Amino acid sequence: MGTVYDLIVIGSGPAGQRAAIYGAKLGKRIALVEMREVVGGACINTGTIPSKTMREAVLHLSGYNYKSIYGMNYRVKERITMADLAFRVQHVIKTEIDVTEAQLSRNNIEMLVGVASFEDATHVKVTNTKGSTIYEAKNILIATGTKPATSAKVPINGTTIINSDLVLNLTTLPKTMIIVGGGVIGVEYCCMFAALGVRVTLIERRPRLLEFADQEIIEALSYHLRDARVTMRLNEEVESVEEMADGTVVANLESKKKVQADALLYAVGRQGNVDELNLAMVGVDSDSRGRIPVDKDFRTKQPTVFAVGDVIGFPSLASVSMEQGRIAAARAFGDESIVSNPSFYPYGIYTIPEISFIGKTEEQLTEEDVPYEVGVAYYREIARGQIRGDTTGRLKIIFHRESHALLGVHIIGEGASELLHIGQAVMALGGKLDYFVETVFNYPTLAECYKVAAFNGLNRVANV
Ligand SMILES: NC(=O)c1ccc[n+]([C@@H]2O[C@H](COP(=O)([O-])OP(=O)(O)OC[C@H]3O[C@@H](n4cnc5c(N)ncnc54)[C@H](O)[C@@H]3O)[C@@H](O)[C@H]2O)c1
Repeated sequence: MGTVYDLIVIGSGPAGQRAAIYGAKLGKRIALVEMREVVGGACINTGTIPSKTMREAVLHLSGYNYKSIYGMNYRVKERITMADLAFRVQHVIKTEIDVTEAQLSRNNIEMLVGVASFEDATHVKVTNTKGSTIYEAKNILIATGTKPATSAKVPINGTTIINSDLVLNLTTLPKTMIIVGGGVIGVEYCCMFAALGVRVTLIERRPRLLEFADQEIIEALSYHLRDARVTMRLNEEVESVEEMADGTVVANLESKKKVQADALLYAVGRQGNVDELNLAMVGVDSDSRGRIPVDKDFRTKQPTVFAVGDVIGFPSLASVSMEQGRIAAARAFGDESIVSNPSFYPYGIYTIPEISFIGKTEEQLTEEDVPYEVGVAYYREIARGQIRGDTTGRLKIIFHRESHALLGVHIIGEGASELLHIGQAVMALGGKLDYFVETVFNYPTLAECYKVAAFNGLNRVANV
């Protein structure tokens, strides 16, 4: 009889890696199936890592962070090319792959290269150029992630009409660009291209961008987008896209209007990678977006089959996927000790400037009829904000009007995704607004915003 693994993980993105490593730490025999030549999934190879690296390169080369201090023409490089950006991105991808491979190998995880499909609830077939092999496991975890959603009416050609996997395929920086989709991917790339001087038209079918974020923060972001000469077309739906004879691209809107540009990025959501899995063999379904339903322990309706990460849908964040992977591996081996509270999961949106938040928005609290108050600190009131030249950032704390319990923290500005974790820790440990008043922060730091926002909030409560 062949090897019987304790767990076969399908997909080596953040969710799969964490599940495999956690299982290995429990002393289990783990195999990890990956169909790409390298590990890391969309996160390392086409999504999170490349886009955040590109953002950092854009900020540095365009001198974005220093423009207001050293003059509007401040630029590290006069003509920034796609090759400049790709150079840095490829370097970081490679190092991240090396780090991940070393980690998997240190934990004795067996790598199986090929496309996995179910034979039954405990057997997986792995097919590669050499043929197919069937492997047995007591548990199987699906962590296959997602790919950009497509439309028959949008002919992705990889050069002028692209999706987020193909951004670095652009050989030259277009002068004008249409971005379809005002979700996280669309808005993040919109900020990067606009900072490079591209005239971007952002088309979103809903009345506002990033609907799940706090409205005041999104209004502040919209101000930055306008400042970066982005044209926002909200409440407009793109029906089809055409390539023109002169090499430009036209987006045909449902309202019968047309928008023309040199290039178009199609970012209208993502689709679960389930086509190859043969889910029918285990009686597991997926919805129209390829999302697999799971219970609170990430079990599908087949008890030995789990699913985690982007393939199960919202929130589709690498950070959350890692935690889901760890929990699923624990549950597969009967470990109930890990508890994780999604109320304390943070969001980091790498727009320019960054947005980060945790907890409830004002809109949610109003709907839930919770008595809340808000305290705000603007970076311009904080010495570090002035020193760094970010005078538009703001940090907003939402707290319970009577108990002072923290209900949410919402930040837009430089360092938001790091700064948020102070609020997250205080919230998760049950701290209240008063903690920030009583705490001495390094001076000058952006962290001081917490203290200023807390005083601002307390003043409002006192003045009611
Ligand atoms: N920093 C991060 O946390 C991060 C970064 C990138 C991606 N992600 C995740 O990846 C996933 C995919 O991101 P996404 O931005 O592609 O999807 P999304 O679903 O978040 O946004 C797509 C947007 O496109 C709009 N849209 C759809 N069809 C349209 C049309 N025909 N015309 C105009 N607008 C249209 C939708 O209304 C929606 O706002 C999300 O779950 C996101 O959270 C997260």
